This record gives sequence, structure tokens and C-alpha cells, in this order.
Amino acid sequence: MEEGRIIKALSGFYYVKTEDGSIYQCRGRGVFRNQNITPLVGDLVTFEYEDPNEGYIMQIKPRSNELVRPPIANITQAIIVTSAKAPDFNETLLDRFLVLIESRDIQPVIFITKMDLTSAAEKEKMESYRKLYENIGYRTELLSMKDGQGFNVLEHYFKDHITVIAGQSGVGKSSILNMLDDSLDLKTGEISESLGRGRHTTRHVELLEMYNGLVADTPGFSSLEFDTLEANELSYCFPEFRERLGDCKFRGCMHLKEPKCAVKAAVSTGEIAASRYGNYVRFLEEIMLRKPRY
Ligand SMILES: Nc1nc2c(ncn2[C@@H]2O[C@H](COP(=O)(O)OP(=O)(O)OP(=O)(O)O)[C@@H](O)[C@H]2O)c(=O)[nH]1
Ligand SMILES: [Zn+2]
Repeated sequence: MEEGRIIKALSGFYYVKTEDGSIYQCRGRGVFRNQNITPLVGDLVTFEYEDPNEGYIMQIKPRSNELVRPPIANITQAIIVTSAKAPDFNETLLDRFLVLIESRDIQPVIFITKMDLTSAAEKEKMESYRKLYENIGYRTELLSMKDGQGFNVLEHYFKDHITVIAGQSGVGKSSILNMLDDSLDLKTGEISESLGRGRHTTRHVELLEMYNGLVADTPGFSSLEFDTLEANELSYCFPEFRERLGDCKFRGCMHLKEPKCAVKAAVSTGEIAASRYGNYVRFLEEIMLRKPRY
């Protein structure tokens, strides 16, 4: 029995990559279909084969998480791409992405793009946002495609991770992916050729090899609704709230009107940013007003 990770799903085949870099074309076992289990890109699996083009996936290891769009399992990192300008930087949108990513137990990283379009005052503002988010524990990079600012450090982000890129339209996600793609051609061109298909002939999800990690070729978190998050889970998706939850007087404190609330105390001293607390309250209202689904 061999072990590997599904890095691509296409026309009923799963492409499983083993530790030594070999790729096996496999089918799911009938039993998965009967049990309503679909193997996902990102899954760690065991498989059997006689011919590398005719393997069978025998077992799927338990997943740490899974996304519906794109359908990928075991994501460890999400890079939120957000622009400083065009479209304007929007901290509520950034916090929304952060919460959605935290709620899936995925480590967020923040890339702020298009720094070349900012004025001196705006640059300063972006630097202060960088401080705010780094204080919370999120690694944050200020980037410019135009002069390559910040890009030299990007490769360190990918090692040993399964990364999904997230962010609204027009912020520069494809530009970053294209940049990643180039170096990818050098590294895995051989493998793609041996499988007889180019990487660009498919619209299906694929994990691309990138600086000793894997990156999904399709952006994630396209739905920005909090449709599965419960109100009492929200504060766990704000790391700077999470670390203070034990200090609130009331168990189950929602950090609104309750007395002796450690979160509100930290907001009043500036240890928690007012913008973050404001977005917490806003998201909480949104979750409470959500129509029950049947
Ligand atoms: N000035 C400037 N323009 C950039 C930068 N990064 C990306 N752009 C431009 O922004 C536009 C949108 O970039 P994309 O990479 O297509 O953005 P995207 O996030 O993939 O957008 P969708 O595919 O719609 O989700 C393009 O015209 C890019 O050339 C940057 O750092 N500076
Ligand atoms: Zn509280």
C-alpha cells in the first residue's frame, strides 16, 4: 500500500503524488461512491497500483478541514490579497476574510498589493495597518508588482503549506499566481509532460508546487457570508479576543453590554483596535440577523 496526496482531480481521475515526487493516476474505489465520500484535492490517501496509470485509492485520511469552493481539503494557510488602492483598502472586508479563514482553522497571512499607487500619507496608513495586524499575530506584507517591492520574501511563505489565495476581484491575485506559475514551470514541467497534459489545459482545481509547498490554482473564499458560523464562535475568530476570553467575568460573554468584560477593557486601553471591535460587533449583528435555514 502506497501513501500520497491528491494534487489534481480531473475527469474521474485523481493524481496522487508520493513523497519521492512520483505521480500516480488513480480512480476512487466504488466503496467511496456508496458511502457518499468524494476524494478531494489535498486529501492524504493510501492507494494500490499495478500500473502508475491505473491505481486505486483505498483510504482517505481524516481531513483537518475542507472548502467547497474550490473543493480542497487540508488547507493550512490562506493568503488574503487586498489592495492599498484600486480598489481602496477596506479593513472591514479584510476582517471578514480573516474571520472566515479563522473559522476553518486555517492560518491567515495578509498581502497588501499596489503600494506603488499610494501617496506618502497612504503609505504611512498602510504601515500602521501592517503594525495593527502583525500585533495580532498575522504576518503582513506590503507589495508592489510594479517595482517588485516585497516579492523577494514571498517564497518563505509556501514551504510545507497547502495554501489558498483569497481576496476580492481586481486586487492582484492572478498577478501573484502568475508570478508563482513562472518558477513553477521550471520545477514541475517534467512531471506535467510525463502525464501528457499541460497544466493550462484544465479549469479543474490543482495544487501547484511552489517553493516546497502547494498552492491552489483557484482562489478560495468567494462567498463572504457567515453562513455556518454561530454567534458564540465569533470571538474565537479574533485572536486578540480569543486570548482574553478567560478573563471576562461571565462565561459566554458576548463582549457587548456585559460588565467586567476583558475584551471591552482592552478596547478602552487601545490594546485591541477599535476598528477590530467595531467589525466584531457588526459581524455579530449580521450572524444574529441571519435567517434560520431549514
Ligand atoms: N499598479 C499596480 N497594479 C497592479 C498590481 N498588482 C496587480 N495590478 C493590476 O491590477 C489589475 C487586477 O489584477 P489581477 O491580478 O487580475 O487581480 P485578481 O485579484 O486576480 O482579480 P480577479 O481575477 O478579478 O479576481 C491588473 O490590471 C493588474 O495589472 C500592483 O502591485 N500595482
Ligand atoms: Zn467579554
